[in-house]
Amino acid sequence: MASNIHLTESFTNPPDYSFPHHRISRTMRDPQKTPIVLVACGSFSPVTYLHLRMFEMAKDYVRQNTDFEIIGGYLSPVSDMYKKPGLLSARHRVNMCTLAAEESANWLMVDTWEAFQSYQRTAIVLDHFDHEINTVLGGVYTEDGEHRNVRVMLLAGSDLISTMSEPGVWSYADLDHILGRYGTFIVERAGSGMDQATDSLAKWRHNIYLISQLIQNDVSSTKVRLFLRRGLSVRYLLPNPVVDYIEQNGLYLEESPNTSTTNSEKGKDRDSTNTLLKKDLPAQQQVC
Ligand SMILES: Nc1ncnc2c1ncn2[C@@H]1O[C@H](COP(=O)(O)OP(=O)(O)OP(=O)(O)O)[C@@H](O)[C@H]1O
Ligand SMILES: O=C(O)c1ccc[n+]([C@@H]2O[C@H](COP(=O)([O-])O)[C@@H](O)[C@H]2O)c1
Repeated sequence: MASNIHLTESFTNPPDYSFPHHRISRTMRDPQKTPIVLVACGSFSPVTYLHLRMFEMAKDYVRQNTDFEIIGGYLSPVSDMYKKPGLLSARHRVNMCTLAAEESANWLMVDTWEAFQSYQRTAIVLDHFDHEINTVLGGVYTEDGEHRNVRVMLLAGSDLISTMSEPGVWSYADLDHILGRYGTFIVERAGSGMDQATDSLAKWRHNIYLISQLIQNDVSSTKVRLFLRRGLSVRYLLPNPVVDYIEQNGLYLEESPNTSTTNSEKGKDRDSTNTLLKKDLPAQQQVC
């Protein structure tokens, strides 16, 4: 790790917050390995099978190609203050992520720390995880009782990493902190090339792990929202409990009031136009 220093040492928690750690393995299986925790930051509006699949792909990659041992994984939904188009309230996004994590692998958890407060930069979010897992919880242990610090690592799609090369989206200091101190697993995403995503991040290459999609699948939350607005089924694109939750609460039936854009979603969210639906659905299904 580049440095042990956090960007901040004072972490403000939302009201009634407690850090979830019930699914962390506190005892390592292999003492020779480095324990890591995977953190996926994003909107999750709504969470899809592709978000969950990222964790499974990372698990396979880690087992086959690295000396890491995954001791837990987190979905960290972004704050409502992110104000991205299509961003449903944090309460609903957290509930859907919780349903998805519960029915999926037994090592996934949802952290509400960033969701239920003001917008927090990703570098600060990773510091928060490092603080909770290593300072508050005290890290993990080998079977022989030896203590190990856990390395926090960002799990992201190649579209998110591409934004790291776009001027004005991320600060250099934050990139150095995220990629230099922590590191990242990048899952290939259709339409967002891996080389393009990482070319300008070469300085941190040793901490960037690229995971190819062997089965192409380009489900996105944007497409799911468009389907829902047009009364089309999204079953089998999302976990069933999440589909049921969306139906029971009548979510995504109308266009989101969050229409202001942030730098980070440049060219990505096409929710306010019909471009995506026209391009991606057969003509007979275009109900607009
Ligand atoms: N199909 C996918 N393949 C690879 N990574 C993905 C995929 N869908 C989402 N991700 C990654 O998951 C993380 C969270 O994504 P996010 O919540 O923004 O979903 P999204 O589908 O991109 O949302 P939206 O369509 O609203 O922009 C990001 O790192 C994103 O790159
Ligand atoms: O920390 C930053 O400077 C920063 C810049 C751009 C994006 N992010 C994070 O990246 C995630 C982007 O999610 P999304 O839905 O816009 O793909 C979200 O968690 C943001 O907080 C973070």
